[in-house]
Amino acid sequence: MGLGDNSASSPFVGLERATWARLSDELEQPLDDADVRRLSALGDKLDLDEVREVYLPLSRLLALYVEGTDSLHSVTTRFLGEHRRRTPFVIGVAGSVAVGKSTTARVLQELLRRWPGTPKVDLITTDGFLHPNAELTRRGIMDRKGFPESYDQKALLRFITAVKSGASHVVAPKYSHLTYDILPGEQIVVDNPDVLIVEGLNVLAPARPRADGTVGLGLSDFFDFSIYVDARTRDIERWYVDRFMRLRSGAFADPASYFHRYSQLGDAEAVSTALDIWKRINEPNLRENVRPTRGRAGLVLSKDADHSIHHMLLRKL
Ligand SMILES: Nc1ncnc2c1ncn2[C@@H]1O[C@H](COP(=O)(O)OP(=O)(O)O)[C@@H](O)[C@H]1O
Ligand SMILES: CC(C)(COP(=O)(O)O)[C@@H](O)C(=O)NCCC(=O)O
Repeated sequence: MGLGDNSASSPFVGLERATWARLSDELEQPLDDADVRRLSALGDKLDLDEVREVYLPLSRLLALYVEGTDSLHSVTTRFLGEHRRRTPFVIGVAGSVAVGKSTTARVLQELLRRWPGTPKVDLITTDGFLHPNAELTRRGIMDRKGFPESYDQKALLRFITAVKSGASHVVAPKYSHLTYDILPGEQIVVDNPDVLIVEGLNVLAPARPRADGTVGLGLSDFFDFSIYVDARTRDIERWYVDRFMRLRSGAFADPASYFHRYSQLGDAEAVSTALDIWKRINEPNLRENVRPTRGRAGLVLSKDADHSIHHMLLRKL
């Protein structure tokens, strides 16, 4: 599906990277090489140019959107005659497994923290709301991890409702890529930040219809802004396989890793194992559930084969 580009009939404004970069070329680069190394996830390409040309303008736009929301909040409280803090500005970051969402989310968190209006920026990933492996096994959907039915949607909705009600000390469960399961008893606390980034495959999915056909609220109904990280499927597949190969000699080598058995595989077997997981689980999920939500985003960031972002689509307001 094309989303259109700069035509009167498209709901998006399309910008090439160079044009986008000029939108804040007077701003100073706030990060250094060490920050970039710390923020980029395994296999993702991130460099100082990418931060300056792509993420810095984006952080400015988001800081302006937060200011706009502050103004709306002020007029609303004045209208209601009450004094209440603004609820956290929630940004959803969606996209395929292995597309690099976590790098995008972490860079934005770091940059937004440096804007005066948003010093406190929290980040959560939706994997914490996956059903534990025991429950996925009981339901016979262990090979559907990441599909909408693998999440505890009610808990996710309760979480975001509490955050957007202005509640303090809202807790989210934690997932471990090492054990490939929910970490029992561990949680992340979200305590009224200025901004909350919610990163996950399916964060833009609309609510699923109930048995009686009615449709309630979905996670994305609570977003103030959302970003879809996009790339060609064949590039993401390659990134997935490359990452699997690196994990084989890294994280998988830990005997506690769920994938420890894969650390013993030879190169050819490791590639075919990664491709099998990709083809059976992640690629169908991308095709059936994740990419169809792309047009719901406020901003689509499109990546080239080398992971660099080359094009942006910003929703018209
Ligand atoms: N099996 C694994 N073991 C350790 N880390 C992993 C594993 N799978 C993914 N990761 C890490 O988890 C993070 C999220 O990965 P993923 O859900 O594929 O999203 P994305 O690549 O879009 O950030 C990445 O930092 C990735 O490197
Ligand atoms: C944990 C994930 C579902 C991602 O969850 P998210 O935080 O995007 O909700 C994904 O990284 C994953 O493990 N998928 C299962 C198939 C695989 O092992 O690649």
